[in-house]
Amino acid sequence: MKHDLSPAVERARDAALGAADRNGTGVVRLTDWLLGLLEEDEGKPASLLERTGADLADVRAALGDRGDWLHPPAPSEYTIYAAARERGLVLRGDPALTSEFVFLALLNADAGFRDQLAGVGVRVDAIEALLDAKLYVAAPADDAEPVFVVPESTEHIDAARVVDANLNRAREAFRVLDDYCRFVLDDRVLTEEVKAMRHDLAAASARIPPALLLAARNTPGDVGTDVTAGGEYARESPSQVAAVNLKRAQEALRSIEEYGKVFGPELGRAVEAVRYRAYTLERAVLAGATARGRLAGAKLYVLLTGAQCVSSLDFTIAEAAAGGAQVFQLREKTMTDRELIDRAERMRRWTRDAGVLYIVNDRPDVARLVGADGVHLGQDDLPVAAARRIVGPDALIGVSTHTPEQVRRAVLDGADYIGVGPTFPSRTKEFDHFPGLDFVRFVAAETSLPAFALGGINLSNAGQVVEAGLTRVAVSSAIAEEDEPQPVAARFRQILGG
Ligand SMILES: Cc1ncc(COP(=O)(O)OP(=O)(O)O)c(N)n1
Ligand SMILES: Cc1nc(C(=O)O)sc1CCOP(=O)(O)O
Ligand SMILES: [Mg+2]
Repeated sequence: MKHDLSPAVERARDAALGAADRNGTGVVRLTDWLLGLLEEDEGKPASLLERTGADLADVRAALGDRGDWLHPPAPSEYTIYAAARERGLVLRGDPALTSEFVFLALLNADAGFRDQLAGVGVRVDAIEALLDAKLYVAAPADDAEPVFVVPESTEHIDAARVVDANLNRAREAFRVLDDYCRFVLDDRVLTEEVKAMRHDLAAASARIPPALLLAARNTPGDVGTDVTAGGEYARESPSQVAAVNLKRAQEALRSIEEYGKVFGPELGRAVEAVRYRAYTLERAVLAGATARGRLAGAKLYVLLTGAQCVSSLDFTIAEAAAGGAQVFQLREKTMTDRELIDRAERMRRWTRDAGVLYIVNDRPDVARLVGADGVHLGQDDLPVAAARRIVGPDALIGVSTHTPEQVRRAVLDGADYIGVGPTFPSRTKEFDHFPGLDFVRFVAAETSLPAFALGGINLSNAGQVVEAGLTRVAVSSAIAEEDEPQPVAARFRQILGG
């Protein structure tokens, strides 16, 4: 039967028959065929090997010299061509007898021989994936447009290799961050965010056919995988591990974003969104760590409005601090700016003398002008990022929260602590809605950020807050309206666990 062979296949067959003649056995071996197909550096089989990461010289040497290898006889020409046509039809819809499909048929002809070839870097699955035209038309993911249609392009293989390597880096970094948020911080909001980012990255990268990523993978051949930077094995603390991996994730995402553009604009855009979230996560994780440190022992936080205090403000601060209050907020809602800055400056001195933290309510500008330790923001006040630009990186920023979504937002916005309330009806401020102790329970389970329950908390009900899971409270009337704030503050501290 006459086969319609391409010229390259004809040359390879003649070379194989010639080799069989020369070795005197007359038996054509798989090795003879393969060497015939790999004769030309520019040929398609040679190019397939190189593009899937094999070293052409190594493969040729192994086929020619390896005395310890089995060199099984090749199947009959009829069998080889039938297998090649079948592969061509399945992968390309074309039964033409071309060199790449004959090459594939020979690589698959004997399982033991195939294993030997794997030992010198020949990856038959990857070669098959490269020849599979279907893989180059990515299935539209959800709402995304089809990504790219390209039969064989070295550029896409190169870009896929970079994307694949960086997807692995990003996935590994996210895994480390997941462990940090879950086990070190014990923070569900952050853990969920890391999980969501991993998921969104996977969805974005699904725009590149997985088989193409696999085909492009060449770990042993990747330059630099065995190079270790000096500091690679030195980590001082879990938070440093997290910091390093946040950077690693951001760098990997940036690389995926840039090289992903080779496959169309969609992938780049989707990965860019994940990268921005990685910056937000970094701020939340790292700022949270600093805040947790500064507020570690802070249990009792006192909100003070001059007009509400039965004694003078300076007396109330000194007494409450002596009783164990550790954070004081200036909360004046009706003063002119002149009056406010004057009071804020004096309160800076009193709180410094008492050795306690000092927060200004509502006004980052005033907090900065008087050198306060931080500012407290409500849901209608400036957003965290804007306030941060005013108060600087070291100031504490607190955020009022009344719903689970506000807690999640505050954590991811980089708040340093949250107010959680209102818990009970308050003499200081009127509310029509009380998230109450259920919300306290939710916050206690959900975030590791310092969280102060507030709203109508007094010595009689503070124990319920502790039972619900929070051991920090913020109070106003319970201290401001007392003639003797010191013993009250001390009793609060006892209830809150010292
Ligand atoms: C610690 C703390 N938590 C919550 C608040 C309330 O802030 P906000 O909702 O902005 O209301 P005002 O206090 O500004 O009336 C707070 N001040 N402190
Ligand atoms: C100002 C304020 N904000 C709250 C909130 O839940 O956001 S509760 C509250 C009043 C806190 O004062 P007292 O301890 O006297 O109830
Ligand atoms: Mg406010």
